[in-house]
Amino acid sequence: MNPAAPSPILDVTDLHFAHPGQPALAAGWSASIGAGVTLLYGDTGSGKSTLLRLIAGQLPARGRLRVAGAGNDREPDAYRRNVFFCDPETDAFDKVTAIECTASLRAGDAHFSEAGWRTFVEGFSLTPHLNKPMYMLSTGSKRKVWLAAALASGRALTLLDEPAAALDAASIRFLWGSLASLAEGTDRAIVVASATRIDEVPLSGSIELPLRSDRTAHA
Ligand SMILES: Nc1ncnc2c1ncn2[C@@H]1O[C@H](COP(=O)(O)OP(=O)(O)OP(=O)(O)O)[C@@H](O)[C@H]1O
Repeated sequence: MNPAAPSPILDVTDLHFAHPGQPALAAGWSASIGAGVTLLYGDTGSGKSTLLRLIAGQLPARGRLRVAGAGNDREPDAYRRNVFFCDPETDAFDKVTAIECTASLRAGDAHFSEAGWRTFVEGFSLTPHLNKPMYMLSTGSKRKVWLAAALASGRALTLLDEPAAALDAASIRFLWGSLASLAEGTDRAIVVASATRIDEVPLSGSIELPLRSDRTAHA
């Protein structure tokens, strides 16, 4: 064992999952994901969102997941506290303001960066929208609300599902610039699901769908 090698932030062991009546998305998939930005890449419908939901603990799966030492089976609360995920399809926040949505997303996030969040809010031009209910915001602005919380998160693992979708060009540039800065950090793993390659952000590794069943290290 190399004593200098950092331990992975996300460790997946022997994951099995299939939607009812569909071929298996994971059939004994194992992987280690370290700090920085990892691309989860696959065609439309290949299973990117499903895999993120599995890792977020929102779908029942067979297998073992660990984030920053907390296992989903033995310490589910600690595991969830270590993971940031906001499903872009959710309507759970429609009736609350952007500020209240952010408060929910950062609940239990002991190392959330208030100063960082303010920078992301400005960068995404969100300030005029902060006190509006989420249902009044455009799809892009809603995404920017959870993206600002995701980027400012202090959780060990951040999962982003097609983060550039529905964003204006200036916000996409800001997003890639922010992720490029975060990619240099050593204490956070950020997994970005995308159906297109991302050239703007230095990647620590990539996961390609369909998944292979041998163990792969992704950073
Ligand atoms: N709740 C569900 N029940 C049954 N099948 C589902 C469910 N959610 C997704 N699927 C199916 O699983 C497959 C993978 O879908 P998923 O949304 O994970 O892919 P994706 O790569 O994220 O696609 P996209 O790029 O279009 O978002 C698709 O065939 C989809 O129809």
